[in-house]
Amino acid sequence: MSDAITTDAPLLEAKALVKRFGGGHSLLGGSPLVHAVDGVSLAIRPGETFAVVGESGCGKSTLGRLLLRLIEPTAGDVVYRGRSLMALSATEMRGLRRELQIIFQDPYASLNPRMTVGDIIGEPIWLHRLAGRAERRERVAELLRIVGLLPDHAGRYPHEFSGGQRQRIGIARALAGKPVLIVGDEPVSALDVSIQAQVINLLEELKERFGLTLVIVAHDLAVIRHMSDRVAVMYLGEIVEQAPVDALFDAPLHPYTQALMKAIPVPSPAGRQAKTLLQGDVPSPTAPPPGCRFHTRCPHARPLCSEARPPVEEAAPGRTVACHFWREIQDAGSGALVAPPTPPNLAARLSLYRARQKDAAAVHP
Ligand SMILES: Nc1ncnc2c1ncn2[C@@H]1O[C@H](COP(=O)(O)OP(=O)(O)OP(=O)(O)O)[C@@H](O)[C@H]1O
Repeated sequence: MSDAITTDAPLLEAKALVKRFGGGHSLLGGSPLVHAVDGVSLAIRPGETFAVVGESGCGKSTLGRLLLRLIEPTAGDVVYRGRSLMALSATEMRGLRRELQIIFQDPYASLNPRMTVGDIIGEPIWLHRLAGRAERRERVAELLRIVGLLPDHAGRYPHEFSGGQRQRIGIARALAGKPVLIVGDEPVSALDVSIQAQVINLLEELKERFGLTLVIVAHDLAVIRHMSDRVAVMYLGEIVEQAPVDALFDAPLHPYTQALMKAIPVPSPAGRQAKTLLQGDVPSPTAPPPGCRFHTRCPHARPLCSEARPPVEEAAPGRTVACHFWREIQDAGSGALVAPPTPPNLAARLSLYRARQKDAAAVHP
């Protein structure tokens, strides 16, 4: 569906992106300045699934929106196929919109309840003048089939569908403009676990079928591990580590990534889920700690950590880490203390639900 991309040059790059919210003043007082994203740089390659992971409030969704220029950055740039999105006029940006799509966490909130499913899916086709009325109807029917729904559903309204089906409608809408890149902002976290597997399956199939590039914003490490090729770990608006998915899960380098991995529930011999939680709360993004933002919760923190922001270092080809003492931590063997994560057996669930996927078309009346 998307144009074939054969080059290894990045498809989309974030360059020192910064986004701050608030900080304004009024007669009733001011709103505190929120440091949502602070100096994020990354490069997404064509055809890959790139994941952004971190705890709630770390800036993942804001970063996802910045990457598509759905919101304007305070500073920094986003480069798509070698062109700065920030330098584009509103008209040029509108032309690019169909290539850069987003799927939201809450499919119910993101679908207009007063529009039929056919109009919701057909709107991008109409907006981008991709087809006339009759052809648009055919295209909507085809998209409904592609996402596992029925052409007849075009005349129904979002409330007539289950959560998983509504997410399929959101995906069909994202596909309607023949996108190149789709950002999935927690695309399955609002769904039941069984339905999550179906939607993940669908996204993976569509990615292969249409040569899409995916950016998945999520907090669920099992989903991340299953779906992604490379992962960026965010903490309080900054990326602390970037790595290919297997390398990250086999040997996390940053103390925060190590702590996140430890927080994955692992089956214990007693059959209960053992879980090590990160100590303390995430500091407020209105007053991020100086130096390394993780130092207030880091078991390895030393005086330098509260004084100087750690540089982003290349730990291995394609692997970066931002921690003053990451080498010492590995040498001291504390990396080895991190139990290899055993994510819930998503793969088994996926194959089970793959077999049942045909049933997904049996839509609730
Ligand atoms: N429009 C906004 N105005 C003010 N603050 C905002 C706005 N959008 C996000 N924020 C704040 O920016 C910070 C990062 O939010 P963001 O939603 O990007 O985090 P997140 O990692 O996606 O979290 P979650 O998974 O809970 O959505 C939070 O403190 C949030 O309250």
